[in-house]
Amino acid sequence: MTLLETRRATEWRTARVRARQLARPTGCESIPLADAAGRVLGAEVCSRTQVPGFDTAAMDGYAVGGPGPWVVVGRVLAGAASPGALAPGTAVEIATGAPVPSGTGAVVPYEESRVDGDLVDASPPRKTHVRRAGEDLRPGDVLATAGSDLSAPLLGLLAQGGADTVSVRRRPSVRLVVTGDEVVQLGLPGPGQVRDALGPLVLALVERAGAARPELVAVPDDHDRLREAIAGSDADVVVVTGSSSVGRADHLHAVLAELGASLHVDGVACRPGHPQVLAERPNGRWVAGLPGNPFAGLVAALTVLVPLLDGLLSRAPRPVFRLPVGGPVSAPGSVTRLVPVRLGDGAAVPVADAGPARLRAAADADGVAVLEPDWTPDQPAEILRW
Ligand SMILES: Nc1nc2c(c(=O)[nH]1)N[C@H]1C(S)=C(S)[C@@H](COP(=O)(O)OP(=O)(O)OC[C@H]3O[C@@H](n4cnc5c(N)ncnc54)[C@H](O)[C@@H]3O)O[C@H]1N2
Ligand code: MOO
Repeated sequence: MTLLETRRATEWRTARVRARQLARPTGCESIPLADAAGRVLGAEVCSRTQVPGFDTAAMDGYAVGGPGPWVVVGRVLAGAASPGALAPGTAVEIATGAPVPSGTGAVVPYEESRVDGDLVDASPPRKTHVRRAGEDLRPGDVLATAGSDLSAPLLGLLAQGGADTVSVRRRPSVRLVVTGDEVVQLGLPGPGQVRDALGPLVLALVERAGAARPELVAVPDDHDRLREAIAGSDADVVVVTGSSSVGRADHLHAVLAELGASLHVDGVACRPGHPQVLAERPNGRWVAGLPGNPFAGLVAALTVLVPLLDGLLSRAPRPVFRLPVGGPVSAPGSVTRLVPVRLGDGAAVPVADAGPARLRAAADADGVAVLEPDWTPDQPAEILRW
């Protein structure tokens, strides 16, 4: 462990909790339900109606009144406003989703019906095949609580409950500042250069975490340019890649000090990704500093940046997911190790040859296994998926 780490490293789990807890949630906005996929609910949503809205057929066939056989007296299709009433010994042909006439004892599916002219008969029905008004939802039922992710099924449920718009958290705005004289944005790097891998990686990660599409600003290893890139942004979060360590060209700490930022996390006791920073500017906006080594940057983003965005979005805690780690991993040592893993059948299998500067293993993996200092191979490990 370097001098830098021993001086101020925060435990990995503490850093995540701190990032999430310190964030003050963004405001809420009302948007059409159709635009709300992937957003985070800002307020509880209750059903405005009962579902089903009326007693309805669950099968195509005959709605029958009293014991059979029944005389077929009509037909009711889905969308019919007033299905009428059935006298005992009568039936109507009915479609799934159509309202059943009052007096309906059951719906007999076509497959179970014997039809002879205008008479229909069947064995006594084992099920009514009628869905009763309000059996799924009642007006006022809580459909989702604030902080829920608007998943595909939840959006469908909210529509069933009559929602046209939903209150969601404003997407946090992010500026992504990619530092490095050697870092190029397009094409093949020349001598001494390297292609920017963190730009696309962080863009994907933060958008997936619910932020607005970040603005990417590339700056050289220059103190004033970095300062301007941070100070000149009013984004909720400025993410800086590179410049987080102690090299001559690493200006982030000096710039943050000049800007009067408070360092809530300055180095994390994890491998890779320890030289990471979470700072709060005097105006309440955030700076997340990620190491330039790409896999280390990814781990740091999972450590401070994603929890910070979760906090800004006031997202409900993500479910903790643990799996046994199948395969050779060495003991974690004194810091938390983040190991790329593929998720198999009930186990997480480490992907070989992960290094802080390499993305191959992470790209072949589904996420990382979190091996905390007290982890032993007989315990399941927490998994963070990309
Ligand atoms: N004396 C010490 N040196 C270093 C320490 C330390 O504790 N003491 N920590 C090492 C660790 S661990 C890491 S990680 C790096 C972090 O360095 P920085 O965040 O300051 O990043 P840079 O120095 O700018 O770059 C490191 C490395 O990554 C490449 N890089 C940078 N940006 C990108 C990008 N956008 N896409 C792809 N690759 C990128 C860069 O070319 C360097 O190779 O510090 C160690 N040193
Ligand atoms: O954070 Mo550095 O991880 O060891 O490359």
